[in-house]
Amino acid sequence: MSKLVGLVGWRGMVGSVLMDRMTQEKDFDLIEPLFFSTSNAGGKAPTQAKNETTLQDAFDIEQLKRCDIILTAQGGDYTNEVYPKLRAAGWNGHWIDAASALRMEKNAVIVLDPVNMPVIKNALANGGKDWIGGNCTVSCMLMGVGALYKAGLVEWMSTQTYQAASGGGAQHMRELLTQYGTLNAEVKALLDDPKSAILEIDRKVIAKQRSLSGAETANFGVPLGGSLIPWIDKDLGNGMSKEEWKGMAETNKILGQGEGFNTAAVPVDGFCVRVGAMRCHSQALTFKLKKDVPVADIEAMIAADNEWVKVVPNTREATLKDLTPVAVTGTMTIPVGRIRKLAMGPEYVGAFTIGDQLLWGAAEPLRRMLRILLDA
Ligand SMILES: NC(=O)C1=CN([C@@H]2O[C@H](COP(=O)(O)OP(=O)(O)OC[C@H]3O[C@@H](n4cnc5c(N)ncnc54)[C@H](OP(=O)(O)O)[C@@H]3O)[C@@H](O)[C@H]2O)C=CC1
Ligand SMILES: N[C@@H](CC(=O)OP(=O)(O)O)C(=O)O
Repeated sequence: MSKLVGLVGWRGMVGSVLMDRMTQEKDFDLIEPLFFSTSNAGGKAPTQAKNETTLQDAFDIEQLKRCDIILTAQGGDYTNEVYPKLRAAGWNGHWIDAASALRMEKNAVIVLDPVNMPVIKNALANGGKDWIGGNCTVSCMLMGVGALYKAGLVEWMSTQTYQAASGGGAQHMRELLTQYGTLNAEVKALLDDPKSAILEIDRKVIAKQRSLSGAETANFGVPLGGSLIPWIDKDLGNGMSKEEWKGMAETNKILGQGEGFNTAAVPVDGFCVRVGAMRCHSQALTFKLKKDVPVADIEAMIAADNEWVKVVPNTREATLKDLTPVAVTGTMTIPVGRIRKLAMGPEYVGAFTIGDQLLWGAAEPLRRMLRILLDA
């Protein structure tokens, strides 16, 4: 008999990408889905529903308890409210979650199976039940350069990120586009006149950016269109943003090393920056390797690691064609390019990688974890 899989958060942005991927991969053929809602219990479930076509109340513990597996992309507040009650009520099913709330819990595994299948298998064998998607930036990075970690080659890594508006949610994407529109409208007449002075355009743009209304910057707090914001997530009070903290904590937890594991953590640090891209997170990486490895060998290792990673030759032409958010958006491909030795010495290697943060950064690892559980 098919497993009863509860789906929560399926109509949100991450949830919609997840539903699309599950439909494409025919996951619904393998399960009996039970759709939940926090706002429309009793409403009509989406077309993927089979026998149970009415939306259930996502806060109803008795309904949730019926599920063998619950897959949620509803967010951390929902997880914090419902998960403890559900476990306290004796539910022993599998919980798959896009939110960060449970990620660093001792019994939770951060799932990214092309990178950490052994960690997942080991947890499954030991009765693991909590499977949490990783931070989008970390997951996309490891899909690209996980090979170097698996080979034990990384002494440390520094990452400088260029994170898309989508990481903040749907409203942030709208806000970015609204700002671009406002700025364009402000100088449209001057732009249409090829003889107009660029410094006049620039003056008007910065004046407009500085005078945007509170409503036009409600989500990011300051203008992002035509600017950037070098702080993502909470202020940890030690000079670090929470997004930057996740880089080291989650990379090592995904790989099964560091605290609670037998192998030492690899230092990962750098700056996380919000830029005006829509839904792809990009990262410039600096590695200190434990030894001098030829670039060709590094490229070969990365290329052979999984079926989605693609090494982009380190040329201007290939970079412009394949190594931009515009090229990557909506695809499962994780390009890694700009791979070269750095001036600091032969063990220092640079690379640049991009991933669609709603696919490999959010929905896909969860979808694949569901398949792993169905196959187990
Ligand atoms: N955005 C991102 O990049 C990432 C997000 N995540 C995690 O996933 C969680 C969900 O994120 P995200 O998908 O961006 O959140 P959304 O705000 O898009 O969706 C969350 C929920 O909001 C409710 N909702 C209210 N109004 C609408 C509407 N007009 N359209 C769609 N849904 C609506 C829905 O619940 P209901 O149907 O019950 O009313 C929906 O499930 C995050 O909180 C985070 O924990 C993880 C990785 C990346
Ligand atoms: N913080 C990420 C998005 C996200 O949801 O991250 P997390 O899953 O770690 O909370 C960003 O803003 O780009």
